[in-house]
Amino acid sequence: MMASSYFDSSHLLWENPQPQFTNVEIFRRMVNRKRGLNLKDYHEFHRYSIENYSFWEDAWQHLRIIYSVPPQNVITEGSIANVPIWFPGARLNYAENLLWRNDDSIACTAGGEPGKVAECTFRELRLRVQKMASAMRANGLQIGDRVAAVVTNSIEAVVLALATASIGGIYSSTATDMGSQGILDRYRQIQPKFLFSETEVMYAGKTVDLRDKVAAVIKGLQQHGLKCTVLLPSAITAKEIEVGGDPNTTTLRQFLATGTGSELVFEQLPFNHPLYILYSSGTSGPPKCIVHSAGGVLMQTLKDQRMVFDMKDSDTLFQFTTTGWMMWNFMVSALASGCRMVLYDGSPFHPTLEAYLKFINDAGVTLWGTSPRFLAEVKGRKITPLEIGSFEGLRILAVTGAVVTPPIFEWTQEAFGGKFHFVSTSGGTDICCAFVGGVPSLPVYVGEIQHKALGMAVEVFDENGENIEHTGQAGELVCTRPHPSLPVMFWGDTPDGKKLRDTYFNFYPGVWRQGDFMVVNPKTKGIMILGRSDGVLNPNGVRFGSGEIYTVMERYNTIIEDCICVGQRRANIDEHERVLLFLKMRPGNNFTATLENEIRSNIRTALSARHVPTHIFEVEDIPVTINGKKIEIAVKQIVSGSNLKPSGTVANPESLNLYYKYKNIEEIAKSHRAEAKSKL
Ligand SMILES: CC(=O)CC(=O)O
Repeated sequence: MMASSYFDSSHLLWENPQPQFTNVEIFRRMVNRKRGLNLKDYHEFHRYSIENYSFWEDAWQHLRIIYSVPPQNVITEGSIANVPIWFPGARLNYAENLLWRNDDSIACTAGGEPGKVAECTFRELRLRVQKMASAMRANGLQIGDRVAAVVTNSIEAVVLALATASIGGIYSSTATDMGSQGILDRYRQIQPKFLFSETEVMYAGKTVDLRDKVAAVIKGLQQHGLKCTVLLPSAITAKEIEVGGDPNTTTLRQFLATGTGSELVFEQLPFNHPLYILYSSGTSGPPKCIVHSAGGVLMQTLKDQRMVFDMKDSDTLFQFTTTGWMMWNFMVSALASGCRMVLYDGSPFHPTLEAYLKFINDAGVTLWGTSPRFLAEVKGRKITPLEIGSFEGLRILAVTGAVVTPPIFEWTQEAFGGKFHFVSTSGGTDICCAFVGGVPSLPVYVGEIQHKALGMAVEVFDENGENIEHTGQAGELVCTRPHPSLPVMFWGDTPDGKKLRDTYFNFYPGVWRQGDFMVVNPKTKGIMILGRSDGVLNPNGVRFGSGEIYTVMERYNTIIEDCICVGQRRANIDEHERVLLFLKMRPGNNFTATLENEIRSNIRTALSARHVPTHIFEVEDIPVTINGKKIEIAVKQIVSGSNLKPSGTVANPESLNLYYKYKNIEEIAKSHRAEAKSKL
């Protein structure tokens, strides 16, 4: 696709009336003073940040990292593919950086489907972490031991993560809706010493009994190093619930009673010491266990929160996430800014979407993180947020996790009152931060992520490894220089880190390939992420992202609930790839030949004749991950003739079965045409 087609007209959405007061501008001026530089704007600041490792020293100072031993240096020699050591010699603790605030302001508000359920001050949070850490130590947790959790997004989950981090353990969590197989696929690999699990939760108004699942997980981990399981009381009634079959299982109350009341000690550890294990989506293979360092997560999440979200200690952050998505780990760092967090567990649609929006408004949220899918749903249901609340305090509305289409930019800005900064970011589990995102001091243009994040040497490569960014053509998102939150390793990898290198550095030797398809506007430097690059559509040699089709489909979102667009190319059958578009209609709406023709015509006009899908079909369901991401790769493989065993990451695994019949596309298309004719 030619450059002009992506960015025909850059349409201004929002501009900061006082950019000079943003954290990012204050940081830029500090660097200018300290280094005797004259970096005039964000563009120059970004260039400095990727050309000089001293930027990270500046960030260390500006972010006020708490440490006991200062680093000798910023980074050891080494290429990006050899996972260099950041800040050698430094000693610090992640939890200490988050728990410095010890007063009676509210640190966490936990809400759920019944509304506000619990609150906890900074002082209380620290006390709870102290008690938990004391019990963990009493039960033998040591530096480097893994603590696994199957937990809701609750204050207890924050306590568990911080208590583990205070000791130097490695924390890993999954959401309670993950199946036992999915949990075991992850936790068997990392061999946790302790398992913490919910026993009963609420979702969509229903009580979910987790006892069988917990029993299966305990059984599956017994041969894999598990020493002790701690059962959390019911998240609904707070009653203790038993799960039989294992003598090493205890209740939270009993576990905490084993603590000695010892002081909260923050083990002083190297910057690269592991903090979290996160997982690749594992939709087409076993999930990879991505180990992130305490220092890397701390610096990168703080940098993004302060520079992108412009976070201050007076802010209230609400990030909609489960404990199984990296946005949960990202969110927790907000405590380091002295910020209040609103933790929500449950369905945003129960009892009603309106009640959920009212909860956000009433909680006084100033920084709200959600998904484009959620906003599309509010729009599709024709809900008017300003009739529910004024959203007056909202300063930032940030979205991530999927392609954000221009209509969503425009609708959101207007629907929530127009004053806030709409931030679209993209990064991933692999780095636990953003590659590209918002810049509060720069204007926002419709459909564009504003810029590359500070310190992130993001470029756009073609298939031959040439940088094609200046051409305005789409290509692979790559990162050419190290940054502090590169994974320190994959758990269980060979000692030379082969699996990690093969995953990120094989395609372009020595360069990180993220697997996203992106394009940069040469005029504004704004960015569009067009979808996953392994899902790139390539009919007749024209490469484009599914996100471009989704943008056109956005205009139908009051009648079409969701859609998925994939390429099909069957081995030994098809010479070229064809594009298939699957639609899930909203209840009460029919997929007719007229609608199909209209969609084709709109795609042709908005994009080009070559973008028009070869076939459009109605399906009953669209496969998504537990984190709500469309699973294009699995559908692409299925319609191209592969058999897939759905992993525990797929929220609706049975939906994948709906796509096998499209291997026989000729027959399906014939009957589809006959059906359409009969409806005319
Ligand atoms: C920051 C992100 O981009 C989150 C994600 O990968 O889902």
